[in-house]
Amino acid sequence: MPATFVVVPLWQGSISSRAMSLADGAAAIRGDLPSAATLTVDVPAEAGESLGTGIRRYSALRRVRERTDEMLETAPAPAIIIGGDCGAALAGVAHASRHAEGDLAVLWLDAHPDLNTPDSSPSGGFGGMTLRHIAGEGIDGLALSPETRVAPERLVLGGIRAIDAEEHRFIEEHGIDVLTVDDLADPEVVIAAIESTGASRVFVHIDLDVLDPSAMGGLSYPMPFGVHAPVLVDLVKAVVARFPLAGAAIAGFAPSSPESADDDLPTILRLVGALAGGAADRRAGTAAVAG
Ligand SMILES: NC(=[NH2+])NCCC[C@H](N)C(=O)O
Repeated sequence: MPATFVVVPLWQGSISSRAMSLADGAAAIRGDLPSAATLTVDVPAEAGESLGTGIRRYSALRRVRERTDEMLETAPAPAIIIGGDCGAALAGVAHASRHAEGDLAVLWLDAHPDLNTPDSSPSGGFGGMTLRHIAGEGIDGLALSPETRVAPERLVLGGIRAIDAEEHRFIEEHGIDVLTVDDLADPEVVIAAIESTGASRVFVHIDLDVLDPSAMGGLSYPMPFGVHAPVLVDLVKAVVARFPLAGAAIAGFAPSSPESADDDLPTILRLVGALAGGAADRRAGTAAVAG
């Protein structure tokens, strides 16, 4: 049985001038997914209001969260979320956590930790606060509930290259493992970090800006010295061979034009295949082999 894909063309969590190209990116990926296994969340066209939360476009983000929750309610695990901005991962982690009954680690592969609070955020963009809300801190309607939140000690960050002051403080306070781009080349290092959380299942989040900008043109926050695409594909294969995949998200695809989307899609589809292949192998009852 193939994985279920849930396309969330969310852009309201990004404050980039290219935010709306995140919706185009989601649509471009969707065009290559098996339609019978793919659901799409209806994202409102309007930007939305912060309503005093400190999160720009909060009202739209909350509506999309609710719609994604509804769509996931009857979906089997694992669901693979296709963003959109990183905020699209939120409902996916809640769904995975519910199915895993809390026995869940989150591997956050991203150039940014996304651990800001509404107070500490330099931008007000929810994308940069997503993981903090997954840990259960933040604004009502977005922060995960006590039943589904993932404790900071169960977060493993990888490929991070731009950390804000409050994010640094939170990482230090909780002793969160932050793996470098070089670490990601050795799947055993990553697997050991996930094992040390004590959880037996994993949610894999990939913000495409974890990749080196030479590997991907359609990024709204290109950040030098990232991971190379074949290394990331091999890592994902190894991780899903070791841990049952509870869910996943791919976020941050912001192509500047349909033509440039075509250049990046093969890489994105290899990552989708690495995630979905692990899910399918598990369901068939065979242990997937990394490689
Ligand atoms: N998922 C993202 N787009 N992260 C970018 C975050 C940038 C910056 N740290 C912020 O909070 O605004």
